[in-house]
Amino acid sequence: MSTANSPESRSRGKAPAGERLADWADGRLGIYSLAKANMRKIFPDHWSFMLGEVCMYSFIIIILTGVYLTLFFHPSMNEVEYHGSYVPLQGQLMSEAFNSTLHISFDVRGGLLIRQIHHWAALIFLAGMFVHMMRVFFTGAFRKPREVNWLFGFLLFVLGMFTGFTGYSLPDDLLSGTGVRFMEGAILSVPIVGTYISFFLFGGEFPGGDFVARFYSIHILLLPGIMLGLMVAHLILVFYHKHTQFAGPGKSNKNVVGMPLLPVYMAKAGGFFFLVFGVIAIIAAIAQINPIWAIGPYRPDQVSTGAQPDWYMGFAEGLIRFMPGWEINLWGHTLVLGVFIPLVLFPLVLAVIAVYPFIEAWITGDKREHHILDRPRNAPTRTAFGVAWITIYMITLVGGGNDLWATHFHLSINAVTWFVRIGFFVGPVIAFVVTKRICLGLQRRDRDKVLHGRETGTIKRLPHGEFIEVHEPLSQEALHTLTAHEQYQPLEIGPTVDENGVERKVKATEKLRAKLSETYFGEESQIPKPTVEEYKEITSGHGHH
Ligand code: HEM
Ligand code: HEM
Repeated sequence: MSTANSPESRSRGKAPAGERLADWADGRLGIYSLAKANMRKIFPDHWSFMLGEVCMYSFIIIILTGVYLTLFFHPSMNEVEYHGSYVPLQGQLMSEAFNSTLHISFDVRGGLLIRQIHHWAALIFLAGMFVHMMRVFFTGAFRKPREVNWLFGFLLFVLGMFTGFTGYSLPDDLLSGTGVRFMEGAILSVPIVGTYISFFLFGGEFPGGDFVARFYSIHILLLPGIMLGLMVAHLILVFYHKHTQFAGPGKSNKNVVGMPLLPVYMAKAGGFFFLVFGVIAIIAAIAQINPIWAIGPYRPDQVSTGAQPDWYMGFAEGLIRFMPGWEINLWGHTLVLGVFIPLVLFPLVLAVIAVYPFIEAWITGDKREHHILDRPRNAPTRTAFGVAWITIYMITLVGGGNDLWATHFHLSINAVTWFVRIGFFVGPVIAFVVTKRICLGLQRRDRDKVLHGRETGTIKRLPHGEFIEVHEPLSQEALHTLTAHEQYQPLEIGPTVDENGVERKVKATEKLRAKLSETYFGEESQIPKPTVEEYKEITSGHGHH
């Protein structure tokens, strides 16, 4: 019997085209085992898990629109005379970069819309990352094994800020030129090497004729290239670690409860991409952004008075605006502390955020993996730190727009600046204390709910005349969810005298760790969750209501 007539090969010959194609690909790429292992991967569901997706989709939209812009944008500072269709600027001298951005806005079909989508998507991308980062922070999703993924994400956030900055500097308009001038000033304030760095970056004296071309390759190639690599690594790690989930019945650190990637999440994700694209496109179609023709081309002898950075850079500008203009003059050199201190603070604030997961792991000393998320209230000190940090961010953002606050609300700019100066120190402390108290209050409420049930609002009168409110016991699911969190005990400094009576020296780090641990998990920082005994005693007792 020839092989061509074997039943096996006959049925193969009849296989549908899709299956044959899949077989072909499997023979070369091994897709069956890959798909088998991954396509049914389970993802838990919670609305906040879509924030990472918003980042991903807006990034894709940025790349798509960015590629379109590169077709028409000329990254050159050569001076040209404007002869496009925007009449008020006819005959004006400007750089080719500015000229081509006007061309994109007025003469390229769909150009203005694409430009606006690119800019709006950038704003939403950074806002998305900010909120996604908050979600990860407040739920403790950065704990082992996700610390490295937190660092990848953090790098994406920082690189995103700089990609945005280089992007809005490209059109070479008066507003962005003022921003670049600001950056040059900051670089110049660095002692010893500042001037050299500035000359290196701008190819000589500011602004020179090179920076747009240089920013261009950084903006469209270098930074997005690194970001794309990081994003892929970030997503691979999300896949590899499996997604975290909130506590609930049947959920543990060892399983994932949810829906499979195919078909449920693929369909959801596909639809969600178009939703994000649609919303950004609508915003870009109706809300004007960066009308460079109204601001005009950059001229080093002019400064735009309405200079405002994009929102994610506002805090850096704020740091400089509210800092007193201190200077030290020594041996003919000037150290501009008014600019240099903010320049040092900027990376410091960011660095603390980057290493936070490692700090917390050191304080708890916990080496286990965590796949169940915390409710923010159950980690009051962490939540309070997070809110304090956002408060600093928001206050410096107000500082970055001190002129706008003054003009819009008819305030004195000095009053706004002083508010920011004081608020920078006092605001986070107040935010920390208030947040911690709110978290503890919520923990008390959870405890009450578990022990006494939910208040129904129904008032009953007992035979002896007493009025009581009827409490409804919680379901087993709710009881589980409210008591599933673990509570750490503060670390103590071990015995300082060994069995032979020899005193050992307690290291400063050990003391610090014990103190921080007390701040995180001491009596003042968490309400003990109800124990089974307490629950049984109350629910079986007489007169329970
Ligand atoms: C380009 C920017 C980013 C993209 C495209 C992105 C994408 C995602 C996606 C799709 C997920 C899974 C769904 C979710 O939990 O939302 C995720 C999870 C995660 N992201 Fe991001 N992210 C970005 C930036 C960041 C930033 C700025 C941080 C923090 C600094 C971060 C830290 C994390 C962590 C720790 C997880 C795992 C969370 C978990 O399993 O619960 N990501 N990211
Ligand atoms: C995270 C990534 C990115 C961010 C945050 C970002 C942000 C921006 C912003 C805010 C502008 C100013 C737009 C305006 O004129 O109002 C801009 C301009 C520009 N971007 Fe991007 N961009 C990113 C990636 C890319 C990529 C990947 C490309 C190309 C492949 C690109 C190409 C351009 C071009 C050509 C311009 C100048 C044209 C113009 O200003 O309209 N961008 N970008």
